[in-house]
Amino acid sequence: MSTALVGLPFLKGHGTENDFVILPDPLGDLSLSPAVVARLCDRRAGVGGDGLLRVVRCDALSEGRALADRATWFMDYRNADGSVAEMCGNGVRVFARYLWHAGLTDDTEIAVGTRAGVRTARLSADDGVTVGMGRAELPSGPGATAAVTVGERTWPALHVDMGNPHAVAFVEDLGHAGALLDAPGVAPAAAYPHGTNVEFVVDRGPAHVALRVHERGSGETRSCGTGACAVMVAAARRDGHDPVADGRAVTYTVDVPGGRLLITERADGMVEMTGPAVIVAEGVIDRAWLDPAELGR
Ligand SMILES: N[C@@H](CCC[C@H](N)C(=O)O)C(=O)O
Repeated sequence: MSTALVGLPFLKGHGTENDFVILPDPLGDLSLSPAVVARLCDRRAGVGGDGLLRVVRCDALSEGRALADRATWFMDYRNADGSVAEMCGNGVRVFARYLWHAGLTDDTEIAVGTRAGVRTARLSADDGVTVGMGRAELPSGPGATAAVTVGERTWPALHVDMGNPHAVAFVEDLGHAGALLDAPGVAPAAAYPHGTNVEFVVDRGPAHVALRVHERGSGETRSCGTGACAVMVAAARRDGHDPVADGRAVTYTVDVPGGRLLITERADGMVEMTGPAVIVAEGVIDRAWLDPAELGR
């Protein structure tokens, strides 16, 4: 039976419980409005997810074309509210796992195009995936630090860019961030003209931290891969490590509510993240609920 008759194929996957709706769209036929993405990510009335990964060929998308000589596939990432983001670290691991699962590659080292550039994922025999996340940028000057507020409490935060923006605040107790139902206040707003993800961090031991995160466009989630990398770099600098200056890599364990990530900043400044990526289910979206014609198909 043709796809047009039965509806829209999708999969569901997660990485440390950061979960995604995966929409295969190799030729870039789908036109995804923010409202449709939000419907798909809705946990009660839709499939449910912290975000959506559209799987599209780099050469089929204007945003991907410049990367097509280095990557075949582009991760078109959307937050649960339908907004577009530059990068998603857990998403890249799940995306690479999907390409393998679907037989779209037989290579265990997979280049993935993203809005933040090409990221390379290495699959291991278990569900682990290691991703080269690029270099962390720590802006200097007025945008370097911010203040993050939840309720009555305010903490200083470090601005770390991992292709997408992060405000990293070290706190005494992760519970102090409260229920995190709303986005934390971040000041000055000019430090983050496009909004930001906010991480709250505590120490667990030497080179071992734990975080909670409020994601731009998705709310509190069980994990954020780019956020964990931003936290690792902020913690390393706080602890006096600068791998490029020291000529020595440093590795941290970063616990998230949904599991554990291992993050290394290498002597060349590149950040590598290792964690699980799991394909959970696959199915077809009923055309009575969402007609592929609503997506231009
Ligand atoms: N969960 C992601 C980050 C997704 C994008 C983020 N919400 C943003 O708007 O920048 C990750 O694992 O990195």
